[in-house]
Amino acid sequence: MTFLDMLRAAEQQNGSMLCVGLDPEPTRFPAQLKGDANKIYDFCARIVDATADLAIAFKPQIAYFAAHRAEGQLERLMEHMRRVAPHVPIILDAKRGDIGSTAEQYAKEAFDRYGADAVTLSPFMGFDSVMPYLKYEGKGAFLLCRTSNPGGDDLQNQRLASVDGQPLLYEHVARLAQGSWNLNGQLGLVVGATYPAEIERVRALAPTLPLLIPGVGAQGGDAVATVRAGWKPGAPIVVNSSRAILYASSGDDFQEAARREALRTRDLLQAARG
Ligand SMILES: O=C(O)c1cc(=O)[nH]c(=O)n1[C@@H]1O[C@H](COP(=O)(O)O)[C@@H](O)[C@H]1O
Repeated sequence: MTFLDMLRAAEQQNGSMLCVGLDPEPTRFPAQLKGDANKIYDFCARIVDATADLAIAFKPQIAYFAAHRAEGQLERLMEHMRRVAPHVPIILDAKRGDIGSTAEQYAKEAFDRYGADAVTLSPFMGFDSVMPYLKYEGKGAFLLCRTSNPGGDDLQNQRLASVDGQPLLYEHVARLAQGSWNLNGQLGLVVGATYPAEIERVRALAPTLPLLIPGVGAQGGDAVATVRAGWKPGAPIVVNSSRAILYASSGDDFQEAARREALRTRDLLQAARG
């Protein structure tokens, strides 16, 4: 089963376009776990258990594990997700981007070591930095295109005078990902929920690609506008929320609160399909 098949199946089974982002920050854990980096696995596993029937995908952000020397806990978490939610694909958010020989190691890390179904990548170093990931049959790769942060403007909104039609840089990335770079149908694009007009533009340029759309919840992106701009039948959108779900409560009821917030967001997204 390819990553895209998994996404479509999870979308159906869980009736969801919500991606639960796993960005564990021990200082924000509830009292019983607070400040303890050895509890990253326990915290995340409980979030996974609470949302396994609500998510189209899980997205662990690798920096939140590596910063605490918790890669071993990430490996255990990957196994846990496979066990309790085998139908939910896992996107390893690593935002890698390097020359081919180094990219081969990053690809091995994402797909062999962690067993992820997809990875996030920066396209800044060009096609040869993306190629090594595409050698893993059936795995997915989301290229950063129009990111959710204000500084995304600095480069992504620059016009490329040397390219036909003088597109903006993010538009060029969308065209490449929909076209010549997408050798085996493995590519998707990252577009921020904070920029619905750009989601619409990317969807027009890349009508069949899955879009990973972070920025609802803590970053204030509009969930309804996001769906209206990006969703169309057959081309999945994966709308990520991390902190708003993880830290919905700082009390002992954090699991129930995370589930409530995930359910609320999932239903809001589904309803916006009209
Ligand atoms: O690639 C990403 O996931 C990503 C791209 C982007 O443009 N903006 C963005 O916020 N992200 C990630 O999505 C998550 C957003 O987290 P919250 O703002 O807490 O929902 C973080 O893990 C970010 O690293």
